[in-house]
Amino acid sequence: MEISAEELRSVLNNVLKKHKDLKTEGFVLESCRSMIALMDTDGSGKINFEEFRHLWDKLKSWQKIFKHYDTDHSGTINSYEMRNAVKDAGFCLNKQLYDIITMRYADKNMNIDFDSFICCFVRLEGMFRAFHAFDKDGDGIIKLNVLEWLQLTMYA
Ligand SMILES: O=C(O)/C(S)=C/c1c[nH]c2cc(Br)ccc12
Ligand SMILES: [Ca+2]
Repeated sequence: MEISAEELRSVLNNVLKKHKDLKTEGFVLESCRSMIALMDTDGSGKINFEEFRHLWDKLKSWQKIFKHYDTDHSGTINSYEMRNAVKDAGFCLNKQLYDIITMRYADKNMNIDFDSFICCFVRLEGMFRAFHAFDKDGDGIIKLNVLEWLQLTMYA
């Protein structure tokens, strides 16, 4: 039994309906396609139960972080809180990357909603995981040709 992006969207948005404190209209299909790409370890374009369970655990952990920082229950967190949320999730970034995240995921008021928050974390998780998969000797350096680079970054 494998789950498509459309089916994942339906499952997760039903879960979100039970979490009134996560003020969100739910995930858009594109966000679910990114989640599938992150967890689709066998390249099937869908996620099996094992892959779904891994995604579920990530979402459970990440939504706790979001709720922790959305102290006014507005359904968004600001770019400063996002930096701390990213650190709490274990992602070690630098100032340039924090600025990139704000530019890419925040609205005009520099606030980040839950869907964007999850999309950002899915992307970070996917990129770190892909890098470490290529970094066989763990020296923090990988060598890719352009097609390998595109394979790494296009399915995300
Ligand atoms: O608060 C909880 O106990 C759980 S089980 C939360 C969640 C567990 N998986 C989730 C996925 C999304 Br999307 C939102 C919330 C959760
Ligand atoms: Ca799969």
